[in-house]
Amino acid sequence: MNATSPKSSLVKLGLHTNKQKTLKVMVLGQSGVGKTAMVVRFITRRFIGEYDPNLEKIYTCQTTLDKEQIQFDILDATGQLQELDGVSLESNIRWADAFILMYSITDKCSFDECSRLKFLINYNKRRRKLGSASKEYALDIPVILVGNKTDQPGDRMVSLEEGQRRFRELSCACFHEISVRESVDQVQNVFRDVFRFWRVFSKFPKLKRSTSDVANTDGILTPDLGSCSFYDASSLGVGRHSFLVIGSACLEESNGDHTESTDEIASSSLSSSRSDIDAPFRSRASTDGTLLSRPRRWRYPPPGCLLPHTNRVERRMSISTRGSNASY
Ligand SMILES: Nc1nc2c(ncn2[C@@H]2O[C@H](COP(=O)(O)OP(=O)(O)OP(=O)(O)O)[C@@H](O)[C@H]2O)c(=O)[nH]1
Repeated sequence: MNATSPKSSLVKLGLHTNKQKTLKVMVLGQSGVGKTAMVVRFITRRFIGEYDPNLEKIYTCQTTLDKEQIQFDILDATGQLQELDGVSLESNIRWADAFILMYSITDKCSFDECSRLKFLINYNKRRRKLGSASKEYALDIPVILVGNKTDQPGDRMVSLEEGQRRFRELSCACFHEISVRESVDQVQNVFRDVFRFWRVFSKFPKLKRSTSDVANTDGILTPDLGSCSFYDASSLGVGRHSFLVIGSACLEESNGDHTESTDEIASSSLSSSRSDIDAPFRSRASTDGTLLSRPRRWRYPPPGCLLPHTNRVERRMSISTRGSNASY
């Protein structure tokens, strides 16, 4: 690498590293929504119908996204344990760098369960907000909301609009509706977004928030991705391109040309008030879809340019984490 190259400058600034990164992703959701099917689909590209619901595993795979080598450590948290074992669930949450929160569009209970799980993520990952007088907490961890089983429209119990609304209420980074059964591309788009949001969140942790509230935010449909993917963006003009909106950065992919815009784009976040935080957190976790939230405006500088991600994924190992997660 040339000493004066842009890359070397980024290395000096700590924004670029030659080391392969490891991204620890936790997949959360009620039992039966398709978590294992999605992870296995991502790693092997195949849809495998039935799995042991009691197995909790970490899958590891290496791939290249946006020209970066990345290793995914994916914890497929079994939905049954989530119901039974709150302690290991919470220590698993503390282990992860990013989350996929999954429900089935054919199961309203699984949809409502996402609110409770998001609450637990917030509780276990919250950090005191920089510069605040200890009253406010920030969540700088990407959470991607995913509605699965769109191949069953006749059984749909959660509409696209409800999913979109919930993604805003829960202040998730983005929202996808997918069918693991029908489309490997949709699954890969989910993991690609996990990576992109994580990269931005971890590179610019101090730049994420200002205090002004969010105006009305409209999700942006990204038709080129093949799935319904919404990104929180209030001030972005969109055409029929593939858009990725991360905080205030908008990267446009069009015919292989990658351009960046730094237009301000509103997003929202969830932060609990002090009195909420003082209450026992389990009593604050609800499954009725309501969470106390205060919308915020986030800011990001633009991340690196986008390239179509590669499909090359490799399953290297699979180990059970049950019972040993306190050592993460
Ligand atoms: N129709 C349809 N079925 C799916 C889809 N994804 C998964 N399934 C089915 O849903 C069932 C549950 O899938 P799993 O991957 O085991 O669900 P899980 O969320 O991992 O469940 P737990 O391991 O119990 O937490 C299986 O019968 C899958 O074949 C999908 O996209 N469409």
